[in-house]
Amino acid sequence: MSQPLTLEEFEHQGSARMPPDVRDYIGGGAGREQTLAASRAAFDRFALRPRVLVDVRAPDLSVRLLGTSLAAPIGVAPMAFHRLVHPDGEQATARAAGAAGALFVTSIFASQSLEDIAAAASGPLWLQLYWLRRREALADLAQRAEAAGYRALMLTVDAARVARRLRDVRNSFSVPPHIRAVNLDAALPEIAAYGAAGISAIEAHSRDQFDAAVTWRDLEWLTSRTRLPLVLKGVLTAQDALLAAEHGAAAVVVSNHGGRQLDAAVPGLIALPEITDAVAHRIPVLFDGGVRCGADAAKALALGARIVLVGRPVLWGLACAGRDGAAAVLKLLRDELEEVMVLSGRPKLADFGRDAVVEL
Ligand SMILES: Cc1cc2nc3c(=O)[nH]c(=O)nc-3n(C[C@H](O)[C@H](O)[C@H](O)COP(=O)(O)O)c2cc1C
Ligand SMILES: CCCCC(=O)C(=O)O
Repeated sequence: MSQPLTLEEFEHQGSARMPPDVRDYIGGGAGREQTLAASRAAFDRFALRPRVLVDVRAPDLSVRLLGTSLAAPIGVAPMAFHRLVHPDGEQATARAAGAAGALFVTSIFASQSLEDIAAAASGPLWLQLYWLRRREALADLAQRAEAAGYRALMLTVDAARVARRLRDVRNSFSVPPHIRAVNLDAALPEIAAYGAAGISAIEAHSRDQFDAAVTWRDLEWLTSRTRLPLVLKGVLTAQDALLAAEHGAAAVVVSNHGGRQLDAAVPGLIALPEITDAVAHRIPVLFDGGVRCGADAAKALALGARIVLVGRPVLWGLACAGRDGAAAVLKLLRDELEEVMVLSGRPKLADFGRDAVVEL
């Protein structure tokens, strides 16, 4: 097979290596998958505005975020169970992120321990949390993350429970017993224990174990138990971004969870301008959802994102060739963004403001 030249080619090759139900779990979205499609299509609503006769010999992709330096404004979005696609799991992905100078966000549903991931990683790590009904488990995880050198916590706030994802319902999807959320082992029943014909075990598990009663007032309970900055992932309105800043969030991630939670929710790229207008002068705004090339990343940066996170493409690369495949995906995205910077006469990330794009 030839070396993939685009992230879509990685999708083609990586997905072909996955069992069909895993391919559906990773590739799919919630409900009628309207948000999944609309979030990709939103990138076509913007075009880049190149400047000319600028010295672009030394494009600078480096960025600082919550005290951490990154070689590129790119991160790996938190995703559950990397061992579903490769036995080397999160350790391989974290190594790949480090090689690319990208941030790695470990999911609370990682299939390797957060300490083992930290031992393998060569770059900065954050830990993502869902608010579990057994909230003491969150305080324990925060402590462990701090001790293992993680630099921030990312609380995902768009999932009072996991959405009804029709592909997973049709496949009666469950996580195979040998792949476990090892960081939660002592605290929660296995997802596999919820497996049954005609349902998604992940959805059923979340209905039982996620806390649907959590509100803004509860955030202090978590922030008072950790020294790490708290980032809120899954914000799609200016109102909530302002509330996040008021409640002490260190950053927000504009995200619709890759179209996997509220179907018909607004595409992140459309929500991004109102959110950056509201809070980017106070806290950094991150973006994820549907970034598939350097130009996509550039459009999100132009609309105010400090960095972009990528989800599925990293798992396609991991499925193709483990660490090297995931690293190749991140390098390709980084190199494409570098080319956009050179050819659009915007050699600094600060050159990507609203004037860098036009709405079609
Ligand atoms: C297989 C898979 C698992 C995911 N697991 C998590 C998770 O554990 N926690 C979380 O906050 N988001 C999770 N997400 C959402 C991603 O963090 C991210 O928001 C989304 O994938 C970005 O869109 P993209 O895949 O189009 O790049 C998951 C996404 C996928 C595809
Ligand atoms: C296993 C919990 C859900 C992971 C997730 O957030 C997703 O599949 O999108």
